[in-house]
Amino acid sequence: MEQRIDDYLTIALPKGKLFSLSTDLFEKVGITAEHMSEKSRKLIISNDAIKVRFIIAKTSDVPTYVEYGAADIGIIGKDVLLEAGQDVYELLDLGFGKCRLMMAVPRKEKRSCLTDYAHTRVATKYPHIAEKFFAQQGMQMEYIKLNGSIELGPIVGLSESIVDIVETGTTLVENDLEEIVHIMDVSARLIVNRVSFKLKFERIYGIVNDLKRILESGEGR
Ligand SMILES: Nc1ncnc2c1ncn2[C@@H]1O[C@H](COP(=O)(O)OP(=O)(O)OP(=O)(O)O)[C@@H](O)[C@H]1O
Ligand SMILES: O=P(O)(O)OC[C@H]1O[C@H](OP(=O)(O)OP(=O)(O)O)[C@H](O)[C@@H]1O
Repeated sequence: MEQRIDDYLTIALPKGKLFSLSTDLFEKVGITAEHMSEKSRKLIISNDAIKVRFIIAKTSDVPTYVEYGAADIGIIGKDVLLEAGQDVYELLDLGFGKCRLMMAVPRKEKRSCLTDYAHTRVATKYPHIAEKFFAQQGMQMEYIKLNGSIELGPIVGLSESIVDIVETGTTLVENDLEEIVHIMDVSARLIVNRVSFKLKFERIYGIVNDLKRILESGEGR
């Protein structure tokens, strides 16, 4: 199926933690639409005056909409972007949605070194990132894909460890887990469809520059 090209700019936004941070940032560069609310069940919202269309997607689907050109640009966490491995350009680190991807283990059963976990089970939402990371450490592991409440894995005996996002650390503490390896820092990124970047270059480049200006001035935080 061919990519639909029109004179609107279609922007894919993730529901959840990054939604209002994303709409706030776009608002600062004059890209808005009426009735933008995460609670709304309207999944596509247009502003005909500035020829912009927002699509409100499930977080993990944002890179898919952008890769296939159903959206020209999108906002997504670096964690989801790397895990998806989709073919899109990453244009800008937006500096919000900051957290880190960590390996954590039950505090009371902590082993003496990382390699003691070789060939054990890891519960994670990020099996691809984790596999690549541990392979670089020369470690083979068994990855069990979960979609949420990852910290349950070691508590109920599903796995020996987890690889998951840590922000404040509260979830780890409350579940008696301890970070043992820092895998990567995460923040929200602006991504762009490859064809759109060529065909709508001036418009996208203009928005990127406006966003950069806001971020550099500190107003975007
Ligand atoms: N404390 C945090 N927990 C999870 N993600 C965070 C946190 N802080 C920042 N983020 C970033 O926000 C992004 C979106 O997180 P959110 O929890 O909304 O989505 P999700 O859990 O993947 O969505 P869904 O619940 O639909 O599966 C993450 O991919 C990550 O980049
Ligand atoms: O370090 P903290 O500030 O405690 O945040 C980390 C927690 O937040 C995320 O879960 P989320 O809220 O997305 O719920 P989920 O378990 O459904 O993924 C992540 O998966 C951790 O569980």
